[in-house]
Amino acid sequence: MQKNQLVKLEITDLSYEAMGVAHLDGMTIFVNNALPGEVVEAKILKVKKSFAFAKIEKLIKQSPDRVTIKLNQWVQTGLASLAHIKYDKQLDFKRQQVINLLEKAHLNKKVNATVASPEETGYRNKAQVPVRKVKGQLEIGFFRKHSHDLVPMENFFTTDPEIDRVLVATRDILRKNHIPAYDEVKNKGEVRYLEVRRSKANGEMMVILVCLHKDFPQLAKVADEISQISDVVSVILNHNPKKTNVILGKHDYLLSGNPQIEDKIGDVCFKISAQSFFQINSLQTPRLYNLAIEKAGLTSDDTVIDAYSGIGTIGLSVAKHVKSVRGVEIVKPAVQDAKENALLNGIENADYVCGKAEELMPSWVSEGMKADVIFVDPPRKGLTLEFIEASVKTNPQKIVYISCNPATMVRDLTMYQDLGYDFEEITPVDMFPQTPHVECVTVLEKK
Ligand SMILES: C[S@@+](CC[C@H](N)C(=O)[O-])C[C@H]1O[C@@H](n2cnc3c(N)ncnc32)[C@H](O)[C@@H]1O
Repeated sequence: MQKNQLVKLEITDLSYEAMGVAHLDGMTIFVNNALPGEVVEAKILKVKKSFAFAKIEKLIKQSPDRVTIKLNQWVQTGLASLAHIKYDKQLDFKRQQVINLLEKAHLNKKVNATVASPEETGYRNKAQVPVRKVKGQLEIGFFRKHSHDLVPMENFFTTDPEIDRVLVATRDILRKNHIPAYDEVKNKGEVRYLEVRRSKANGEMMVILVCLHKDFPQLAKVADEISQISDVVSVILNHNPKKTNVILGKHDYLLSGNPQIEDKIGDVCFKISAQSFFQINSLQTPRLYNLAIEKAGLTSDDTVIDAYSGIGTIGLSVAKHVKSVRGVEIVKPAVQDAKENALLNGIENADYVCGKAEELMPSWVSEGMKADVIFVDPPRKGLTLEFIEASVKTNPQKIVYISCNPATMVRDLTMYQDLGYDFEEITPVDMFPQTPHVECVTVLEKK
């Protein structure tokens, strides 16, 4: 098999990154944008030892699950790499990802149907888009898959259309004031990324300019013009001076308006700062938490630990169902937000502490704390062995695991099984329609 060779392929499966999978001459071939059941003429792009990548040249037989999309860029860039598949099939795909992972780990457990999102498009309450110069002009868009080539875009499809409006208006203000886009090769220019957050509850928006320098000529004028875009209540500069792929720098500077916006999950209000983690699908999040609360069978006598608590979203949603909640979170401003959010909602039975969950939980036990339930909601890399051991020593009856990465979740569940906890079922919840990302909830119980 060689680069640029044309081959006829029958697509038999979909990879976890949503690429069509075919087999030819003992090789596995990943075909961008192809669906199971399709027959394609494909051009080989890259050949490795046992696998290759290809792109469709001609669709010979089309899958009945394919839908026509307005912009090919949504799939090409990875912004929405499932957008060409019917929504109910996307839900099946996500459930199948979890089944495949359990099978690989030799675990015979039930996987429920994926809970559909109330909004299939325009659901994101936050956009973070790169700013680059393309054909002599400052553009916003998304990087082509596995590259840093910016594909200019104005319609981000999965993002709230109101956010798209503000992104485009901000881009036009930057263009009008001749602000240079960031050049990552030379590590020069000014604006690297635009981030916009929108409260679903009251429509308020925060604009964050991620910049190479913390000041530049025209900054005050630009901030003033952005603050006049309708519904923008907060303009912030995030300073990221490093040559890095990490989007945000450490320091934020308020240029205009408020340092936070306020949103709601169910009936609980949250103040959100520029760098705070906040679930991006505002309407689906309360469903995720209610499901977790229901599956955990919480009672009014329960003492709950909200490990990885962020700005308190899970703990404060759970507080009214239980005796008390103690949250632990490593990021100090997030802990401050969580405390403020408890006050904002008049919640008196939840307190928040800054530190590493795996270090603080054992010290609470030695002080006499008896936790009935631990909620964990870790980042994509999942839990550490240290955390798993500390949570088992805390000796809760139940551990509710909310995960945004089923691969690390299944790995962690097997470790819990070795330490005396087991689970019956996993429920995938679609927090990220049109993308291959899968969120899951499961409850581990002491055997
Ligand atoms: C996926 S977020 C979940 C936040 C929150 N539960 C929510 O839904 O909004 C994971 C959080 O874990 C925090 N974190 C990461 N490692 C931690 C650790 N060892 N101990 C405590 N918190 C940690 C991160 O800062 C982040 O806020």
